[in-house]
Amino acid sequence: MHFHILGTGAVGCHIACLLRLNNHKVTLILRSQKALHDFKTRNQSISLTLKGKPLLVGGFNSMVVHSISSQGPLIECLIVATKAQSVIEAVSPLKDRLTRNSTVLLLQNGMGVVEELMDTVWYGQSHPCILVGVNRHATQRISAFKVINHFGWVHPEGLVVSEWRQTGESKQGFPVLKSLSNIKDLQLKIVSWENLQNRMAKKLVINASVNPVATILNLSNGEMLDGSPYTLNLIRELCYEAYSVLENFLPGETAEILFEGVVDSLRQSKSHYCSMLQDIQSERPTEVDYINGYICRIGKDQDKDFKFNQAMVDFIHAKESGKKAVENSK
Ligand SMILES: NC(=O)C1=CN([C@@H]2O[C@H](COP(=O)(O)OP(=O)(O)OC[C@H]3O[C@@H](n4cnc5c(N)ncnc54)[C@H](OP(=O)(O)O)[C@@H]3O)[C@@H](O)[C@H]2O)C=CC1
Ligand SMILES: CC(C)(CO)C(=O)C(=O)O
Repeated sequence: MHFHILGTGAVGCHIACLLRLNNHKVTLILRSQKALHDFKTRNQSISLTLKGKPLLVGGFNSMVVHSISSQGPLIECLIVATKAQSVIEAVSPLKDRLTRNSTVLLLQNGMGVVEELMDTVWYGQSHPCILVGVNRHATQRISAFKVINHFGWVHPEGLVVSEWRQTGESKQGFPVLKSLSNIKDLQLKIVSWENLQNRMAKKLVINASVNPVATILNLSNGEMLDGSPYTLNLIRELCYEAYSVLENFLPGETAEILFEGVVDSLRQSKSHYCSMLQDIQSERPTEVDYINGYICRIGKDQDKDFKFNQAMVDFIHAKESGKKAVENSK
């Protein structure tokens, strides 16, 4: 099968390598001419550390997103591995190459991405088969086209996927799902849309509770766990508020059980600096609007309290613009 990968950071490079190692044809869709130049100077190869072993994976095709002509051949399967806030901008130029016979797999953290994409790009029109995944593979980008996969290949549910709004089995997405399930290191699990939403909501509660607090305090997950009780109090408030807003997606859960899950995830990732903090440190925009921001939007619709999550959205945006504001005032 021919896969196109849009977004060649940590997740995109990891999945591109696994596909090549399993003999699929893979085309990387790069963001800029500079990225294409960098990729060519590395002989179009990606360095992936998998299970502690360094690998150099080659044999990719590559192209730049804005040079893609609408007249080219159809894209069979597009894997979207950009950050949540870049999905629409990145997918839109490819629309004419994606028909109802194509499959698109979205791998973003947070919630609301698929709805925003469908409302903006394919509103009221025939659209490709849309698959959505919850990705548990923790991958770190060391530099361009050099990534380390820290975790995921032994997890029985490394990548959990469902077809968007599909109640039964995905028929149209079947060939893609079959190819992905043959990749042992991916640990694919296929679930119903309802089940996937439940998993996304649980992950969202963890990210909404942990990420902004770690980012504001500039702490690793372990430093938060073993640090001041005030930090854990704040994390608990965020978790309880997130649960009260997302309750409909979380049948059978309680706020206390979810909080234990949050603490557990801190314990499992003690040396990890969360993705939001890494984005701020690298001066990239964060995904806060799809994490705490999503909780605020649902909270508003349901007339529920969301003040802690709103405060986190405001803090993180203030941090994102902080450097620019100081530079502009000079
Ligand atoms: N890393 C991880 O372990 C996990 C990440 N996730 C989620 O997966 C998603 C991707 O994360 P991650 O790989 O870490 O992010 P990265 O920032 O490492 O990669 C994003 C990539 O998208 C590219 N990009 C941005 N805008 C465009 C555009 N308009 N057109 C084409 N390419 C574009 C970026 O280009 P450039 O190189 O120029 O920045 C970059 O290569 C996020 O939603 C994240 O939350 C989920 C689970 C685990
Ligand atoms: C590890 C975890 C759950 C929180 O830090 C995460 O998903 C992230 O860094 O975004």
